This record gives sequence, structure tokens and C-alpha cells, in this order.
Amino acid sequence: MPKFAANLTMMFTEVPFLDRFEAAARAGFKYVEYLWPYDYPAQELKAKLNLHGLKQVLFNSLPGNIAAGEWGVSAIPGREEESRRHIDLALEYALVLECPTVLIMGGVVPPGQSRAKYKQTFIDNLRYASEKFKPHGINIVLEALSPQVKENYLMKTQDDALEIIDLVNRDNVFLQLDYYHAQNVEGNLARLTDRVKNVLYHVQIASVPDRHEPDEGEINYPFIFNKLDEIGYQGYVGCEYNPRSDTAAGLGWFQTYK
Ligand SMILES: O=C(O)[C@@H](O)C(=O)CO
Ligand SMILES: [Mg+2]
Repeated sequence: MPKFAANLTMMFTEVPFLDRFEAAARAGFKYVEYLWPYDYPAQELKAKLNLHGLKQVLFNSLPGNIAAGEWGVSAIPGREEESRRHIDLALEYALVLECPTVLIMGGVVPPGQSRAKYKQTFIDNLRYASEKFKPHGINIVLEALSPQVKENYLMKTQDDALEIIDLVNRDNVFLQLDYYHAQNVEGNLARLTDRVKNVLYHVQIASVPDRHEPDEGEINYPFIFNKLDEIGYQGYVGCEYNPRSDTAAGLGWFQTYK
């Protein structure tokens, strides 16, 4: 049975961020993930996790200048120093939070720029991250994002991410499969799951097309959860969706899994 993690960036937004840990625990979650921890001291976040008996399973490296359209700097040529600062900071947080996995954000490739150069920059920075994280047993994941959410992101399909994982060629760099993005771009989710199973390390879910609870829309999630069991997936499943209304009221789908 999948181990579900509440995504505290999207869920429980009825309460301030630091109160979402308690709300997730009350709703029956044992695991949490969220985009970025950096607005808070790591020790303060760890205290919240401990207080509510939660384990942090994922967070991201910094995104760069979101207002300027950035979504990660680790693939941007000329921003290597900044990328490595982001990676070092992510490691500091991962150690305090005892978080086993960090998503390294790649970047948007502006139209007209060389995708090959962005890819190579990302590979170089990922090798830096891999070496830094390796002695601590921390893993890296890469995620493909659909254009609906982030146009011109370096990785749009799972194959884009798989190619980079292959070229990085390090044993602590894996795939984060977000079924919401995968359905937007690729579909064929059961076969896709089989195809990526050897590098699959984190999963995220939401309905398509509306990115709500996984109990509506065009993806049959009970079937996908069985599929994950069938391939022996041992990782976490992040609930990265925008609740239709009240988060707790929308958790009917979760009752059979907690
Ligand atoms: O799917 C998403 O948007 C997130 O998982 C994320 O990490 C943003 O890059
Ligand atoms: Mg995602």
C-alpha cells in the first residue's frame, strides 16, 4: 500500500504554514513534503515534525527569481555558483530535517536559447549535488513539468528526465514521477510506470485536468496505486493537489489508505 505524504504547500492552506504540520497529522498523515523550507530555520521545522510524529520525505532546491519567470537555476548557464549555493543550502536543511530526498530544480529554457547548453549545465550541477549528498545517503530526484504549469521547463516528459539521469550517471539520482504532469503530456500511465520503475524514487498525484483530489477526473488512481504495489514501489506518494474546498473534507479518498 502506498505511503502517502501530505504536500503542505498545496494542502491545508486554510491555516498558516507552520500549523499545517498539525493539520496533516490530525488527518492521519505520517509523512509530509512541501516545495521550500527556507523561510524558516531548519530546527523550527524539525521541531514541528517531531512534535506531530511526522517524517519529511521531500523538498526542493530554491527556485531563483520566480517573478522573473525562473523555476530553478541549476540548468542556467552562468549561474553555476548560485546553483551550488542552493545545493549546499538544501543539504544543510536535509540533514537537520532528516529528509532522504531533495528535488533539484532545473530551469526554464527561454525560447531561442540552446537546450543542449542548459542540459549540460544541469548535468554538471547535478554531479556536484550527487557528490555532496552521497556521503549522507541523501538522494536527488528530477521531475518533468507539463507546459500547463511551467512552459519551456527543461524537462517536459519522463524521457527528458530519464535522459538526464542517464547522462549524469550517478547512483543517487532518480526520477520523481508526477502523474498529473505525466497525464497532461504523455498518458499511458500504467506502461509508463513499468518503463520507469528502475529509477522511480518519488511519486506525486493529483486529478487531471483540475489538479484536485485523486478521486475525480481522467486518472483511475486506485488502479495506479495497485500498479505501484505491483512493481514493488517502496517510495512515498506526495499528495500535490489543490483541494476542491476544505482539505480535510476532501480526504474521503484517503480513508482506506491511512
Ligand atoms: O509538480 C510540481 O509543480 C512540483 O512538484 C514542483 O516541484 C515544482 O517544480
Ligand atoms: Mg510535482
